[in-house]
Amino acid sequence: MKTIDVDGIKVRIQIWDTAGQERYQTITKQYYRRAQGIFLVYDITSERSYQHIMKWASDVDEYAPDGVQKILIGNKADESQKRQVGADQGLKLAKEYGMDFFETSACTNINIKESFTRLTELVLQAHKKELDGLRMYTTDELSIAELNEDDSKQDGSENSPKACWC
Ligand SMILES: Nc1nc2c(ncn2[C@@H]2O[C@H](COP(=O)(O)OP(=O)(O)OP(=O)(O)O)[C@@H](O)[C@H]2O)c(=O)[nH]1
Repeated sequence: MKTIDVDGIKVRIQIWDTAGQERYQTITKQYYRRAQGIFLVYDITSERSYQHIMKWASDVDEYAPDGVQKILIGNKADESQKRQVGADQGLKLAKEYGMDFFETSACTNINIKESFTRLTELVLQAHKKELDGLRMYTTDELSIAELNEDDSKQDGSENSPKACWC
């Protein structure tokens, strides 16, 4: 659990770091189901890890809920002397998937706060749309209920049952 500040709002987020190894995949996929935001992380010093992103992305498509927010991360930005994956490659892949992209370093804290804040923002935005939609729906329902009530009063008898089928 971690609390972060997004535009002055305190948001409590629960973070799961899933295992990358193949033998844990069955368990890992179970975490996707309840995720609202996902970082797809590769290591900029490993071309192989970059190539693996396609597999992660297709697993996420298959197992994560619709509307899950995703960000592509190229980690170990502090190890640029060992770099095998260019920032342009990361950006290109992120564009293909319609994701934001950050190069980060968990060791030197480069872009860690920024990427968590961005993912939280995206999740909040996605849910705001849902909530707004729900609010509109509820308002429509209420107006219909009010109209029905007014209809029933039109016969002038306040005490008569509101729905009478006989
Ligand atoms: N230089 C550098 N090393 C890092 C960074 N992030 C992680 N490491 C190192 O990379 C190694 C693997 O880190 P993990 O956090 O275990 O990586 P992981 O992807 O969670 O590994 P799995 O759970 O096996 O998938 C460790 O030795 C870390 O210290 C980083 O930003 N920079």
